[in-house]
Amino acid sequence: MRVDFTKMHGLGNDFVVLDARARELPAIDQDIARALADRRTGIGCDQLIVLEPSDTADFRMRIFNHDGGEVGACGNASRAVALLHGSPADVETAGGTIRVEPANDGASVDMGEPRFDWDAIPLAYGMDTAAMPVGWDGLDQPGAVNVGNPHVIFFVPDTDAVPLETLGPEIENDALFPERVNVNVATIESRTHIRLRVWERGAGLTRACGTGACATAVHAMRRGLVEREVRVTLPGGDLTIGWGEDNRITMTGPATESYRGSFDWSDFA
Ligand SMILES: N[C@@H](CCC[C@H](N)C(=O)O)C(=O)O
Repeated sequence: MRVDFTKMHGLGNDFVVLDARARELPAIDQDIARALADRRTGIGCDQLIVLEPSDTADFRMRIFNHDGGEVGACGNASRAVALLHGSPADVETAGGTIRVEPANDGASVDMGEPRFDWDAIPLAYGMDTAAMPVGWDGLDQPGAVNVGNPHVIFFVPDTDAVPLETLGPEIENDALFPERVNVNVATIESRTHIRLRVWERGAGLTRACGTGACATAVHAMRRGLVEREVRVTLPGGDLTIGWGEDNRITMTGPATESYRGSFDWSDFA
């Protein structure tokens, strides 16, 4: 069976998108997702995105990390999918229903409400998620936020000075995080600007992480360090993140389609 795909990007965070809304695809499992995401032997991407029909929203977006694991949210892919869909839509994800609206070569996304309870992150045991009494090799007192997926956030003087290639996997796999975690290191540049690098669960260092930007901005807002709308600069570019009076997070930024192609399902099954 030949399957069409679209290669898309959100600030250099790249996706292979399969559209199974009109034409059903064989079941996607972790092995196929990992094989398609492989940059040497597959198509290559940080996340595989599968669009399917939904009973509760306009369509459903499934998200598989580079390592094949299925997860609840992907901010950059949400904007890419908005661009592909071409009009405003409610999108069901495993992390909740979000609303996407294409805008100016990208999209604006209502990412829903953040969760701060320790068991909603989830953490292995109870603690204050605004200032956690834990640390790893010089990274101390992080915050944790779930924005459809779990994030831990450290404020540091210089994001480039943090060895995320080694500390990222160590923290991602720490027993404190039973579902593993996305690791964010951020510098508050001003009350309206944050600089951010992210070690993504299941994908490693990426050029940008939309949910990381949302989680980091909301944590900084919760701590009173920034205004309720900020610019977040990642290695791949900038996002604007707002946290409204209605408790909902809005993310705005670019997305692009780079090419379309097709592959034989049997090569990966
Ligand atoms: N790149 C994404 C996040 C993808 C999922 C994440 N790695 C997880 O495991 O939760 C984004 O832009 O948000």
